[in-house]
Amino acid sequence: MHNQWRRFIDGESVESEVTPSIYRSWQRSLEYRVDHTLISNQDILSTSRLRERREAQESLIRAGKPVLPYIFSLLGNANYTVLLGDKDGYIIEAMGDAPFMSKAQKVNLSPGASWREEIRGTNAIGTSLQDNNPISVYGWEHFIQDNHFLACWAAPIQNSEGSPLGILDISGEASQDREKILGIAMMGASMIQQNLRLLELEKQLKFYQEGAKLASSLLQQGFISIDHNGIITYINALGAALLGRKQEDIIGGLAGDIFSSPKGWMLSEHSLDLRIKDGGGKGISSHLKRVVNEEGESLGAVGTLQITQESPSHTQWVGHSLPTQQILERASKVAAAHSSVLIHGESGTGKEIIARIIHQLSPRREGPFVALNCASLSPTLIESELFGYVEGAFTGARRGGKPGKFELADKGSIFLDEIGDMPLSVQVALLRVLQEKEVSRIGDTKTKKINVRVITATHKDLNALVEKEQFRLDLYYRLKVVTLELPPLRERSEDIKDLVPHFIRKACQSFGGPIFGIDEEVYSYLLAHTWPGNVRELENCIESMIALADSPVLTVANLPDEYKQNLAKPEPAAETLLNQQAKQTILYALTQTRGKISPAAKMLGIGRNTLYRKIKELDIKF
Ligand SMILES: Nc1ncnc2c1ncn2[C@@H]1O[C@H](COP(=O)(O)OP(=O)(O)OP(=O)(O)O)[C@@H](O)[C@H]1O
Repeated sequence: MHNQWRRFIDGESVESEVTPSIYRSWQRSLEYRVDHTLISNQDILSTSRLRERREAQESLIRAGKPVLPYIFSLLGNANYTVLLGDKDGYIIEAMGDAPFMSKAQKVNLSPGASWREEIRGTNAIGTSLQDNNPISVYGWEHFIQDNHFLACWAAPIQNSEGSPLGILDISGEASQDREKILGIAMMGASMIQQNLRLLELEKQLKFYQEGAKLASSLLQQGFISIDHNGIITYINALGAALLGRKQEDIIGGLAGDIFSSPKGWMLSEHSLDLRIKDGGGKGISSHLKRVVNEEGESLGAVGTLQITQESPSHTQWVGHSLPTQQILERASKVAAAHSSVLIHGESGTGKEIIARIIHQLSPRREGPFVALNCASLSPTLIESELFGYVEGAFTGARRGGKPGKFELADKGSIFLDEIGDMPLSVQVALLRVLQEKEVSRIGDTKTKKINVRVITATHKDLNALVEKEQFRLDLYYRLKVVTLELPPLRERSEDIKDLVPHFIRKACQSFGGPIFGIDEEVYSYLLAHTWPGNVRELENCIESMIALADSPVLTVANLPDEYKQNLAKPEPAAETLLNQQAKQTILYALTQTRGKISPAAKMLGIGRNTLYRKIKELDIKF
């Protein structure tokens, strides 16, 4: 049996009787001065050095470890050990039949030992790595005599250039299926190679994904990416804020739920502008570019989200609440008639906007809309503003005279704000104009016919003023032919959710900077406030937050102090038994999936977003 090996050791020529690769290896073993009578204890790593080597080969272990049991099962789970070695021939993983493994350990065929040819002479691991080829080494083909009880098969694990990265070895007792087992070793090595490539791709993908996230977080614009199935794979914080939703609620959702043309992002154009569905962020548009592979196949789309560049108009009434709907309905009815309108509401509730809307909706929309605030003006000034004057009417009168607001508003509407502050003397003159439908400038004897609709507004109780004789009853009746009551903002706080993004846009556009987003949490504070200054106060609050903010997303930290006091943070709910159980179940799923959300959600039979929400709600740390 040992003839050829014995004869080689004795110095005879046996070249023609031995496989060439084995013969070459025997010769190398002689050159390395390997002692064929001795099991070497050289190059065996201590536990800590083995740990270091394993850490350095983390990818190889991740790729190889799952393959070992599979290979072992193909061998019928008997009398074999399956070994994973690194490119230096060190065994870093082993699994197999326990009795055989303990026999193998006696010759150091176990983790920590290097099986390089230089130390152990001809053997499957060392020789396969040396030749960079699969090989089987049977019994006396091993250079060291004590290894002659072994039959080994090994195949190198190579990188894409074909250089060895490691080795897969099967060792056992001699088998009839010499070729078949070598085939299994080769298959194992190729499975590990594929796993390594997948890990590499995963790393690259992670790099691109994380890189894109990082890049998009540096953008002063919303950023969104959508895969070829129409699933939103990412949206940056600003993008989510523009849509008024949370990042985690959007990611994983359907693009069709956000864009107004559900399949628009799939069209063949290279880039396209899409509008966002109403309710998902009003006045926001998206500019998307298709991402294609080398074959021109669509992989998805990436793009930006931004505020549609149209300046907020003075007659845009923002809000969706029921009271708002009722106001607008009434305003449109009122608009059709010619009657005078009296708008009543606390300061800052939007009385002027409603007046403008009434004008816009009326048949006079082509005519002028002229406004005058009566509160801050002296009686003489109000009079000259309202009725105008001729040259020389009083000291300081302009040369050529000046037309009054009534004249200017001819064929249109005049809006008299704070009518409750109008001095009694002017009230008389106003009443005359309303009755006679003509004005004469101060200092003039001529009159001029005018056709003007009068819209007035006040935050005061005119009835009470009439009783106190500070307001003329006859004028009051003339003005309040139709009345419109604007409820304070606290009675329609639902509008806040619409007004805030509107004011953000308005302020950002007037500052000429990027459009800001807002953290959802801010709303809980805004909704808890009673807004004595109504919409104007809200507008000022947002404007000051933007002016002082140093990042483009407004957070609670940016809120002026007076708005922070209203909301006492809710006490954390006592942990119920039910919550504890839910927490444990979720934690279990997360440990099973090594913290991966999607598979954990699948395991629990719930959606990704629900799982995210639960993790947050139950404060699960993993
Ligand atoms: N529904 C609304 N949508 C958009 N902006 C609004 C709305 N309501 C009020 N505003 C804004 O709030 C501010 C105050 O509104 P407005 O001047 O119309 O209130 P007002 O009731 O006339 O106030 P005051 O009684 O103090 O004159 C304005 O800048 C206006 O643009």
